[in-house]
Amino acid sequence: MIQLQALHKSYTVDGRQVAALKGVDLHVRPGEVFGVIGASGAGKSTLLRVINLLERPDQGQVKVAGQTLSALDGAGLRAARQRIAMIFQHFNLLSSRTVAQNVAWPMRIAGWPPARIEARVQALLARVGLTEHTHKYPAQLSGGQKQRVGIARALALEPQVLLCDEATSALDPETTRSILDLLAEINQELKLTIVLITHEMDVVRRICDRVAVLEGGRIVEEGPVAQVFLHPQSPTARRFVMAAEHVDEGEQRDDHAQVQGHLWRLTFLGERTYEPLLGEVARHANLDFGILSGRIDRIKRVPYGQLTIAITGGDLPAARQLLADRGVQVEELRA
Ligand SMILES: Nc1ncnc2c1ncn2[C@@H]1O[C@H](COP(=O)(O)OP(=O)(O)OP(=O)(O)O)[C@@H](O)[C@H]1O
Repeated sequence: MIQLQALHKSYTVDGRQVAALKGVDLHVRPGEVFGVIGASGAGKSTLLRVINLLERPDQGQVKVAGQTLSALDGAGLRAARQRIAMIFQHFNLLSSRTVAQNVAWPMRIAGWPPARIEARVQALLARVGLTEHTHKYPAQLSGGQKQRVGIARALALEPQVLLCDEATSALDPETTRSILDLLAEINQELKLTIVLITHEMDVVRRICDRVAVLEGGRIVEEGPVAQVFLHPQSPTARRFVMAAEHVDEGEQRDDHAQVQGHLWRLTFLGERTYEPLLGEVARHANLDFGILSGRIDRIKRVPYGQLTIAITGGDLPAARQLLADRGVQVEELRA
């Protein structure tokens, strides 16, 4: 659905060139939710805005739904942009227009007849749960409600791609969850391809299928969310995961230094997460273990668990074999 090839983009600041993207390649598949995570200044907004050519790349190619946008100008680009909608961190609503008028806006610009606009506005507001707020102004809405207006407006022209620019960063955790759930439902119902940028791994974990980690204008890691979240390879990805898990790497190292034995990290994925396996392993391999840290949660809809355990005594190869037979991944943190 989206193919970015060898993208470079620099800005001129005080006569100096600042490189924001330094050769980015990215493929987003139809119907997937793709996350781009990175720290402030990594180039996320630039990357997102290059997809609909709000920023024109200095070099490289942007293809959306088979069409090379970077080769278009004027009317061609305007037509192509109708298939790529966007929602924003600060919602970007027209404050002097009602909820209904905000949602109607892209359809008015596109020249739709009023009756068709009205029917579509009603359907969209019902879909995002805002029917009773139809005639309010943005200032009378909560942040979550404003973002729902932004989503309804973005869906107006039936786009193929939705770009989300830190769409939940201004919202509290509960509202964030409800907006992410709404985006996930829309992705499923409409088979809409979603690209979202964020600096929070929890956002990625909740709704993305795949993720790219951006640092200094380059993609340093990319893959399915389960892979990047459970086994981050780059220091940057590891930092984001640790921040999401509220783990301090230094404190964790100190804690581990206090305990005896072998340190293993076990990763469970899918329904196996809930199986009472550890007692069985302890009996089977005649070992003792203590749990040092752990978490059971979900990546999108799939349950996962990750436990760090300290093992003393017993038959380690037998324990490893039984865990492997049950589909549990074992990483040895300390032999
Ligand atoms: N319009 C602009 N003019 C000049 N420099 C810019 C402009 N937009 C971005 N930059 C610079 O490009 C680099 C990447 O910025 P970008 O906004 O894409 O990063 P980001 O990852 O989205 O950051 P944040 O999370 O803080 O929004 C930064 O060094 C930034 O200062």
